[in-house]
Amino acid sequence: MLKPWHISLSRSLRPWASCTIARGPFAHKAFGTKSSLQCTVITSSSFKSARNTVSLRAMTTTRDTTLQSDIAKMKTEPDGSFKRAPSSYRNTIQKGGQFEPESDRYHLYVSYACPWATRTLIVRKLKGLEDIIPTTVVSPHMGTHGWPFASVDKFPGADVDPLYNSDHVRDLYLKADPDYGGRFTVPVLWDKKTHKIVNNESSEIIRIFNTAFNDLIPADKAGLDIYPANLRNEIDELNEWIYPDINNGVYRSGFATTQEAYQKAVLEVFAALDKVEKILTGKDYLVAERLTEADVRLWVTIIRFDPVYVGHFKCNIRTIRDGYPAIHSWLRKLYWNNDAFKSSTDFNHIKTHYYWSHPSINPTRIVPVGPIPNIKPLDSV
Ligand SMILES: N[C@@H](CCC(=O)N[C@@H](CS)C(=O)NCC(=O)O)C(=O)O
Repeated sequence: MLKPWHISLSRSLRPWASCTIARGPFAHKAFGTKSSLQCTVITSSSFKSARNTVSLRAMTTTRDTTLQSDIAKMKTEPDGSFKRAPSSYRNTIQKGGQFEPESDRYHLYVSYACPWATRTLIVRKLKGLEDIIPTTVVSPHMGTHGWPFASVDKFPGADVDPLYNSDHVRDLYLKADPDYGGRFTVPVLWDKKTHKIVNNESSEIIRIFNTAFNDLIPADKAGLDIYPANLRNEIDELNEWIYPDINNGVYRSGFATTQEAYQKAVLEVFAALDKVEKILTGKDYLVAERLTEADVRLWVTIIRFDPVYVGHFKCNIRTIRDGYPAIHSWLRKLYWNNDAFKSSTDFNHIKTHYYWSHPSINPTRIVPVGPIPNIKPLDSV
């Protein structure tokens, strides 16, 4: 008995679906690419007939799959709310472990557009790891095949993949594991020695960067600790609500597909921002009087707020610049006074990515001109 599925190549559909579609000769011909995930899949209990069906369907389903893939990517729950899938690779780097701290063994693939990837860029720079861990930046046009490298999309500031000349980030995931069934996300911390992914979860990558390479960097950089033992409880407590209510809250607002789900999410975003405003009033940092990972984790969302989330994700109850003076001051001080923040920010990548890559929200793909400027100077009110 055949059963229709909406494809997002979830774990439940692999390995046969990913194998057939990623490599099948019919899928090749149908889409003219190495891989194609956007089609309706018919499954049956028999492995063989499922394979054949998938290949044939791949040939005949719609060619303009962008909208479909966009919706499939931003999977919502039956009540219209958005849930983010968990990251797949969660290894660490440590002496005596599978992945040892070594110079030029690891490579960081990022997008300037992505807040999670930007966390890793900021901490890499704060810790002075630029020579130890080189980076590659993808194009912000996250399309049918995910994040492209400059070899297939020459966007200013995007790089080619220096290791494998991959077309897309997904090629890296499939190189590391041909049966990979998860999402093809950035950031990716890649091991050049084993050709494997060490970790693709930004909150863990920044903790790896915070300590793992301390023996290989100058003492002042090694001494910088953004997750100090005596402040961990306080940092963890903040992370616990800032992540769901703000970092991911803006996505829950933007990707909601019902009025109720949107309203719930957007009100939670602003209630949490109100709380942050109180914490930052009269202070330069969230925790104690020093920079911690709590600042880094929140900052990547706030820097995108006025340029993108207010419009694209409908988080428009207030702007940061007009509605939250303490957050606005904290945002600008970190941007203008600390190059780790400024150098990790590219507003062209940020705005182009969001407005271009989610046609279910912005079908025309027009990128708004404002706000002008994207970030105000330090001395403005
Ligand atoms: N939990 C991950 C989330 C990473 C993530 O969702 N990255 C987005 C870009 S902002 C992505 O690459 N999405 C591609 C996709 O889901 O297909 C982290 O914090 O590292």
